Amino acid sequence: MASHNAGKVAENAALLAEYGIGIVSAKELGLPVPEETETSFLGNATLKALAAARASRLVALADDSGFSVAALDGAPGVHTADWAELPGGGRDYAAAMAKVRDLAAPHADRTAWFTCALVLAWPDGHVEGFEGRAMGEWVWPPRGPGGFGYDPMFQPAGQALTFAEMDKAGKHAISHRANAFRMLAEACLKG
Ligand SMILES: O=P(O)(O)OP(=O)(O)OP(=O)(O)OC[C@H]1O[C@@H](n2cnc3c(O)ncnc32)[C@H](O)[C@@H]1O
Ligand SMILES: [Mg+2]
Repeated sequence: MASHNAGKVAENAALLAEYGIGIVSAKELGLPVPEETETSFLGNATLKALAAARASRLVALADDSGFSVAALDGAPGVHTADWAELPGGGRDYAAAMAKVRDLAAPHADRTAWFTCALVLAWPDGHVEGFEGRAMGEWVWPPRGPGGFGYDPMFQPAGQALTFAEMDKAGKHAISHRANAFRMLAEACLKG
């Protein structure tokens, strides 16, 4: 699993476990964190998956994801992690969510969504990529102790709870990650 984000690794591990597939994370293997230089989720996921597959000689799954606000033209988007980055290293998601709220609050449109690009890469350079979304609204104040990242400020369409208020199964039933994973499973894991 070509990711250094514990929340993502746990969610993808749970999705893969349904197919009897175990994972070892890039962090556990001591792989470097590649620079995410592409302008799309699929581009960055491809770069991360290929780097891990080539370094580990194993099939690697990368997950590039992010939060988008319609009134901010899709920002923070591929820069979602950067908005949480602290100057001295580490991340502050409470501050990142407050920044999104401050910029978005003047706009009446509360539409927001998560995107997840999943890319499988083989050591020989073959790649397969899939993208999923979860549509909804941003809410303030943030609510819920679960999930990770920006989950407390996202309420999926038609739901009363934020992602952070749902249990794991509730988020998996409708998440951007599970939607992308369903396509990946259909194409690469079944049969
Ligand atoms: O690149 P890797 O090592 O996988 O880990 P990362 O945390 O840097 O991941 P990204 O570059 O893809 O940035 C994604 C950002 O979006 C956030 N994010 C992704 N999926 C999310 C989810 O399901 N719920 C809440 N926040 C999420 C995540 O916390 C990051 O801040
Ligand atoms: Mg990253």
